[in-house]
Amino acid sequence: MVKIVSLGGSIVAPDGVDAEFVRSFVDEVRSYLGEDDRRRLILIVGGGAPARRYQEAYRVLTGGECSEDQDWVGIMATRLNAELVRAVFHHEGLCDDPVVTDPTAPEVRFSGRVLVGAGWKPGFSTDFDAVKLAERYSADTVINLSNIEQVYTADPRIDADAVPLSSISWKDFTALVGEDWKPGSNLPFDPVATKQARQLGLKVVAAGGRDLANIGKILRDQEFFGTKIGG
Ligand SMILES: Nc1ncnc2c1ncn2[C@@H]1O[C@H](COP(=O)(O)OP(=O)(O)O)[C@@H](O)[C@H]1O
Ligand SMILES: O=c1ccn([C@@H]2O[C@H](COP(=O)(O)OP(=O)(O)O)[C@@H](O)[C@H]2O)c(=O)[nH]1
Repeated sequence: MVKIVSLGGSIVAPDGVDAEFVRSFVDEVRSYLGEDDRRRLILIVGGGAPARRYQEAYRVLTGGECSEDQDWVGIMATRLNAELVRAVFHHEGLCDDPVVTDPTAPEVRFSGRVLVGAGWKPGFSTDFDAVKLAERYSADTVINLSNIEQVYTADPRIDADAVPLSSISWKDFTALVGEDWKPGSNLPFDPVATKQARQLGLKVVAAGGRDLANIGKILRDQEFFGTKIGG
């Protein structure tokens, strides 16, 4: 009973780190896990504002033509955020393993109730790392928590006419996010992860990361507010 959660950096570190959010999220997870000894969670943590800020600095300093270096800068921000989340779950007695930085590595160990993952290598976001871990642990769904409650027909921060969707097929979602990777993109699910999830026949549940009651419903397979992608 392993569930995979892609925890958007935008909710862990919207500016600096949001310790209050991390506290309430950990409480929600502890209560979910406490109801059944068989429940386990894998949390893949994104880079948030620090990733974008450092990537922006790299672009200012160099002109930013090297996409790979930009990605490496972003990856290190995901690892810092993930290390904090891992350390807090370790303190709770729920996580005994190091942060996973290669979801395909043979030596990945999952001995506790929670496993934390971070950025792996250039070319995609932590959404892709979440898809690889879903594949590895035979999960059929990735729960993608972000700073937006639903997927819209367009980016609602740019297009005032964007309409929220309760579900969308992989075909339509691919048309929405495109197929090309750009470091630091702000998208509900990245294009490379989208392609891989679509090939695997995974479902993605996209929802707001701050509504902990709603997250509790998603984890417990109850009716929730958000968007179902594919499946
Ligand atoms: N079609 C869309 N529907 C919803 N959000 C979108 C869409 N296209 C782009 N976005 C943007 O994606 C953002 C979420 O991605 P991101 O900022 O990377 O969050 P996270 O750090 O949680 O992964 C939203 O705040 C929104 O501005
Ligand atoms: O495996 C990974 C994960 C992350 N990144 C880089 O790190 C940035 C921040 O990660 P992510 O987009 O997952 O963070 P979030 O959107 O959740 O804040 C990405 O835009 C990429 O540039 C990467 O290259 N490979």
